[in-house]
Formats: sequence, structure tokens, C-alpha cells
Amino acid sequence: MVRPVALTLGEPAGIGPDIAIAAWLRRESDAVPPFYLLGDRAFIAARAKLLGVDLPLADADPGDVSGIFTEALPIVPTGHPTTARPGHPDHNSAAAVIGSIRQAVNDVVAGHAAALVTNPIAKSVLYRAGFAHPGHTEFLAELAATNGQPPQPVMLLWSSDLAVVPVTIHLPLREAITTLSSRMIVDTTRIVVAGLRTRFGIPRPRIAVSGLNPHAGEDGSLGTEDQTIVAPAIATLRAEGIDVKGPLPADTMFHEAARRTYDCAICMYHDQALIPVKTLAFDRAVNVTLGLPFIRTSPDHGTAFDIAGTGRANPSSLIAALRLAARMADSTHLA
Ligand SMILES: NC(=O)C1=CN([C@@H]2O[C@H](COP(=O)(O)OP(=O)(O)OC[C@H]3O[C@@H](n4cnc5c(N)ncnc54)[C@H](O)[C@@H]3O)[C@@H](O)[C@H]2O)C=CC1
Ligand SMILES: NCC(=O)COP(=O)(O)O
Repeated sequence: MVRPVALTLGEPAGIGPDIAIAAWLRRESDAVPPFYLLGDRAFIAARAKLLGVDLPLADADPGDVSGIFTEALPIVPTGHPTTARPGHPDHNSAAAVIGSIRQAVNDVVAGHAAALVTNPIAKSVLYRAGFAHPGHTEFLAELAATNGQPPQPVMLLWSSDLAVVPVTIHLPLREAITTLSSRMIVDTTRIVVAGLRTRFGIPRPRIAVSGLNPHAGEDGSLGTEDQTIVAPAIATLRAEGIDVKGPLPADTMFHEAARRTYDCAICMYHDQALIPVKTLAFDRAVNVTLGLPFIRTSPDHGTAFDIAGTGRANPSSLIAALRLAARMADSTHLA
């Protein structure tokens, strides 16, 4: 039996429901693997109606999904009635959003689902409801903790044009710079190399590490962190036999010819990594969390409140996330 992918509700006032519905409608044309949505059936039915879609829905258990998927979008109820209006986020939806994530993680950990795909959440809305984690990446690591110790999660943005990883993730830029350490770069890169080998079938990943400062510090005259933090991390990784180069000036490492020389770029902060990949591949890139004991992917974009409920949301990145999650779940033979 094919185990399905568990898809979370995400922020209900955003485009998550729209793209979930659109992905199911494209299940045949885009070879979308069987998935189920963890949410409120009446809410999904109302959004489909708003979008003008005649959508068959079926309440399901994860075990029933592969038999249902061709005929109806399977909904696994979470017990949280949801009433959000598109484009109008409300922190009262937080329990439904977080409940959906928790239940999906339980399903994956219990083996009922092959992988977890998350729809976008509005982080500031959840913060107002008391959510204490910067984003999914850190929350999922907390949920995966053993003996109170969360694994180090690594955010990989994957596309056929470019794969990038930010070493510091959801931090204010000032804090990202003071937090950055050689240890973080080394630990992150080790997790990336292991993930590319076991989940992506790249036996000897080629890694490019960016500098932090303009021109990677210009020999120390534009900042010393490239010499004192980044270069020693690269030396450590090289001594372990990892194919790694850098620190590379971040402004010149993403052009087409440069991209052909590496499999993944390790960057020092969020926007240094995400701007190039979202510019090159906004519709195709997938956010993957490495370092967890289960597979998690997500579309690269956010909640897009400006177009929720209008039918203009493009489901391509979600479809890529569903397909990649299923492919990664199939790749355990590479481990
Ligand atoms: N994995 C996650 O949960 C993520 C959540 N977010 C959250 O999303 C919220 C909004 O973030 P923004 O920076 O505005 O980014 P966004 O990605 O939601 O929107 C940026 C622009 O891209 C457009 N867009 C996004 N996805 C689209 C799609 N599938 N089809 C067509 N157009 C699309 C939007 O309409 C908007 O004009 C924030 O609260 C942020 O925290 C952002 C990124 C990832
Ligand atoms: N910009 C990427 C992003 O915010 C995704 O965060 P996460 O919710 O997947 O941790």
C-alpha cells in the first residue's frame, strides 16, 4: 500500500486551502502523490465553493487515503472548526493551525504517513496567539526532541536551478551576525552533506560557502568574520574530506556558470540564501527541513493574503513539495 503524504492546513486566511484544492485537481496531470489535508471539512468545502470548484471531499483516516484519492480530496479532521475569511488573518485560528501541524507530525512519526508537507503559516499571527517558535523549522525540531533535546534543523531551499541553505534562519539580521559561529557553519554543512547523500542521491555533494561581508571581507578590510569564522569552518570541513569551497563573495556566486560548480550553497543568513532561489525559481522551489527524524517539505512561498480566495494562487510550488516529499520517502535505500 502506498503511504500518503500528510498536508497541514496552514494559515486558513491565506492561500494554503486554495493551493491544496488546486493540487488535488491537478493530481493526474502533475502526477501528484496521494495526500490528505488535516483540517475542517466544512471550511475546505466553503473555500472550494468560493473558488467556484465543484470539489468532492471525503472524511478519511490516513490508512484510507490511497483508495480515496483518485475520487475525492481526503480530509482528516482535526477537531478544530475553522471560519477564517480569505485575506483576514485572525489569531483565533491559531489552535487549528498548530493542531494540524501536531497531528500531522504524530501521523508521520507513527508511520501512518510517509512524509509531512506544511502549508504556509503567518508567523506574526501565531506569535500574537503565544506561539513561541520562529517558524515551522524550529517548531518541528521541538516536536522531534528526544529526552528534551531537539535535533538541529537545517532549512534547505531546493530547486533544479539552485539549492541554498541559510546557516542562521529566522533571526533579525543584527542578531544573525553576532550569532554566527564556525561551529554553526560546520554542523549545518555536515547535516546538508548527509541529507544530499541519503535523500537526494548525490554521493559526493559539492558545497559552496558564502562569505558574510561584501567581497567576502576583501582580505579583512571589509570585515573580519570571513577570516575568523567562515574560513576556519571550511578548513575543518575540508579536513573531513568534504568537497567544499569558499568563503565566496555572495554577489558573484549565483550567476549561471557559478551555479554549475556546486550542488548547494551554504549562506550566512536568511535573505542571502532565499533571495537568489526565490528570484530564480519562485514557482518551483521547495523548502525542505533536514536534520529531522522524518521528512518535511513545504512550498517556498508564504500565505499570500493579497490573493487568497481569488483563484490566482499558483499551486506549482506546493505540487513540487508534495512530489519531492514522496520521492524523498522513497529514497531511504540511499541511507
Ligand atoms: N513556510 C511558511 O510557513 C512560510 C510562511 N511565510 C509567511 O507568509 C506571510 C506573508 O509573507 P510574504 O513575505 O508576503 O510572502 P508571500 O510569499 O506570502 O507573498 C509574496 C508575494 O508573492 C505572491 N505569491 C506568493 N505565493 C504565491 C502563489 N502560490 N501564487 C501566486 N502568487 C504568490 C503573493 O501574492 C505576494 O504578492 C508572512 O507572515 C510569512 O511569515 C513566508 C514564507 C514561508
Ligand atoms: N522564508 C522561509 C520561511 O519563513 C519558512 O519558514 P518555516 O515556517 O518553514 O520555518
